[in-house]
Amino acid sequence: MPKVLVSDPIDQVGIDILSQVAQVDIKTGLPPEQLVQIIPEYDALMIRSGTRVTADVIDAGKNLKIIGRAGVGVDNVDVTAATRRGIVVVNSPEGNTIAAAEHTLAMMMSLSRYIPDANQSTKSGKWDRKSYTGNEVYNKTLGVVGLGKIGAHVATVARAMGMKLLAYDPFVSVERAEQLNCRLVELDMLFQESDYITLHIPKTPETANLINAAAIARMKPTTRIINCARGGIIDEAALAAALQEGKIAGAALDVFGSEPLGESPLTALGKEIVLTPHLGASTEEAQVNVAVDVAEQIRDVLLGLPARSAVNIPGLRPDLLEQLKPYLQLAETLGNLVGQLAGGRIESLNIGLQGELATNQSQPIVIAALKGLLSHALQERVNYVNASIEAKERGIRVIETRDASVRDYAGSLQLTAKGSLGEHSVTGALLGDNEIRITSLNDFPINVPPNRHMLFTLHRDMPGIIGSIGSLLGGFNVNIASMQVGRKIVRGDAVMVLSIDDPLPDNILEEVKKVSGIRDAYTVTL
Ligand SMILES: NC(=O)c1ccc[n+]([C@@H]2O[C@H](COP(=O)([O-])OP(=O)(O)OC[C@H]3O[C@@H](n4cnc5c(N)ncnc54)[C@H](O)[C@@H]3O)[C@@H](O)[C@H]2O)c1
Ligand SMILES: O=C(O)[C@H](O)COP(=O)(O)O
Repeated sequence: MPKVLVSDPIDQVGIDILSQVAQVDIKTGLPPEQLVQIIPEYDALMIRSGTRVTADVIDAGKNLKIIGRAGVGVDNVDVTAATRRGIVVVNSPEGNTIAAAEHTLAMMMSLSRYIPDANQSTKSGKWDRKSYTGNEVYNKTLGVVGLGKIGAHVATVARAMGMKLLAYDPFVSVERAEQLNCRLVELDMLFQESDYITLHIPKTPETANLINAAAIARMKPTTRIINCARGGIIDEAALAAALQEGKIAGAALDVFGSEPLGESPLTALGKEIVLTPHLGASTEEAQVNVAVDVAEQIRDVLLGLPARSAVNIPGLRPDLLEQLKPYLQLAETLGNLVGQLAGGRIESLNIGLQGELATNQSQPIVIAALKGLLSHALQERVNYVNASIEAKERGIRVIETRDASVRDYAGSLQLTAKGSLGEHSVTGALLGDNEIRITSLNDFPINVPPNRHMLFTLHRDMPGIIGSIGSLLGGFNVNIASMQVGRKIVRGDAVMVLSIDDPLPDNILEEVKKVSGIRDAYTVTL
């Protein structure tokens, strides 16, 4: 039974799903060195933001197949290292959207009405009404930085509260912004005009310290900033100084450059700052959503099925994935076949997408073909996650061509590989029941299903050659399951495809090549 390590607090519903297919060990709060020590025994790791999955952890995780992040941000995972090792990284892109958006709105209101400090004061026995006169958000301008899933929900609710909306997001269309009643503006204008600024962007090299002393200097003294996105987007020292000097009116932060927060100039400030310990996703509802979402993906991957929200393989809608699955199998089989025909040291792979395949998203097909191409050399070390990197590192040139007019089958795929044994080409298609057929070899028409062991010959079309090969193999006790010949013209060049029950030893292959009329012969194991 596979083993899953759960190293952050995850809702029980997720543990129950994992337990259907795996032994689940829950060990939270592990020091990094202990995680490195125990990770080799696990097939999967399930985390939230508390566990740092460094390159050291990934290198030590010899059996790791999947890292599941029960939440959105994967900035605590070295995704590049995982990809290189062929480990799929999945998350739950939408499971905690509402929770994070509602926390943002709660932070905005808390800040405006000084609720945390007023609560503290009242609990201490005081009745201080004078110190906590706040502001209304009605008719104020909210600047939304990042109009993705959370930013959009914040904007929708803020609009219902009567706020005017500005947004900055270079990847969002004007139409989408208008749909959300937001005016798309440049960052500088958003800083200058907003009464409230809320951040909903990932932390990237471009967004690190986006809110720094220079940015704050452009804001109004009445501006309040809310960050429920990621620590490090705000320069915390500059923010603390600005609040102390009254350059802006307030800030509410749920996330920090370093977590747990520990010593910080922010904690010494008064009612103008509201701090929470990364609680954006901490609702019962969100925790059930993300636990189910990610546990199901870990379960599926451990069962050999694809994950629906992998961050390091091209995303595909589940319905599209279902539709493409037989073609992925076709691409992998043809890749494996043409890779062996072309020999080692593949220089290039030409992927010809024909018929309905020419109009589909091609990236998964390309990856499947590369996985097949490299599988003979790399065996189980190559998978959908690392096939592209492995091909790139081997200098394999990938060329994609499309021809929707080829209509012999609904969709067909032609792979042409150039390697140490020359250039070879195979075409394949799916029959009605999704059965794979190899429909041409080096442009010679054939119609054979793939078989575990196969022998291909290139020969001259002449009487007696089929009999010679048959008796030669019979003499060596090689059992032929099926045989087919393909030719373009009578007595010209031809190909022969034999499905055989056992692998053909090299010495017999050499005998095949010596048969009169045979130009070349190849064996493959699929
Ligand atoms: N506090 C929490 O507990 C909590 C919970 C969930 C998500 N988050 C964080 O909230 C953030 C937003 O999450 P989401 O689900 O809305 O993500 P999302 O991917 O749906 O939206 C992010 C948006 O940011 C935009 N963006 C990217 N780079 C930008 C840049 N340089 N300038 C402006 N816009 C940029 C993108 O175009 C996108 O629209 C993430 O950082 C996520 O990790 C925090
Ligand atoms: O990216 C996220 O999903 C949030 O930051 C939530 O993090 P958490 O799962 O550690 O609460």
